[in-house]
Amino acid sequence: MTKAIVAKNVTKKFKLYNTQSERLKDLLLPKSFGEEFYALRDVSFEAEKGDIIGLVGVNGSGKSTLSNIISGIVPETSGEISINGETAIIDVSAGLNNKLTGRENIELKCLMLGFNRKEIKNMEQDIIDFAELDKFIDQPVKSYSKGMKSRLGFAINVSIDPDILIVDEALSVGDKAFAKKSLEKMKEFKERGKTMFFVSHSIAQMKEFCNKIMWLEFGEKKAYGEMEDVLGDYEAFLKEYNKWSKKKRKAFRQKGFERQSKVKELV
Ligand SMILES: Nc1ncnc2c1ncn2[C@@H]1O[C@H](COP(=O)(O)OP(=O)(O)OP(=O)(O)O)[C@@H](O)[C@H]1O
Repeated sequence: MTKAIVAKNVTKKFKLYNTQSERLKDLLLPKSFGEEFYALRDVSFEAEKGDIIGLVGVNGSGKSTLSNIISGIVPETSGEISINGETAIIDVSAGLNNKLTGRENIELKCLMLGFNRKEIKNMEQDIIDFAELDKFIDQPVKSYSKGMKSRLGFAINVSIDPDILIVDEALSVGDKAFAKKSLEKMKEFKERGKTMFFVSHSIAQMKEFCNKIMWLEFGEKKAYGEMEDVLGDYEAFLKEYNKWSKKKRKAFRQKGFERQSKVKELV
């Protein structure tokens, strides 16, 4: 089996500041200010080429942070991740320049990936048609709705035909017809043996697509394995979690926050 990704102890720390002045002092003074916070901690896993991996976990568990590290948008603080191939992330908020028009964004992204002008011209109309943006393509992206941004992001990223595709919640903001079309495109990627990471709160979509699931909790890998096994456990957890009182859920989040704020090694 060919490894698409090997991740060893991938960790991402952020600093949390109580005030703006604390943030400034941390930037300007030699003494350290603020509190360290682990968005991801010691996450290790291997993905084979052709794996479709669903990332699950309640809000704030680290799914987007891991996606962004795999795609190279943010660097890991420590640990190692080796990626075999080109990655593209489809995220509603990441990767598009708001000041540029849709068309300029297409050109910029393709140029950055090494396509020449002629190749870009050939891809451009397909991207515009897939995104269904018509005349809006020459308007600045800042005037687009969330759904329009997501459609453009999706269309660009699938057109560049990456080896590893990361779809982060992109399907949840578009309309039903676009989500259907996008799912078809993802199926085509799957059939062609591409590796995919899929972040979605839809268990049904996870079941349809993924062969493996990674369950993250408070930035740590709670489980990783065959879809049926891990998703079954996660569904059982969610069923309980959704029954909890507000107070119990708050206590759960607080416990997680304390764990993620611990700088010393966990015992
Ligand atoms: N730039 C940042 N600075 C500080 N903390 C951050 C930053 N980005 C993410 N975090 C924190 O890291 C944790 C993980 O966030 P992340 O967005 O990866 O979670 P998620 O599982 O994708 O959540 P959701 O399901 O809500 O999208 C959260 O507690 C979040 O507040």
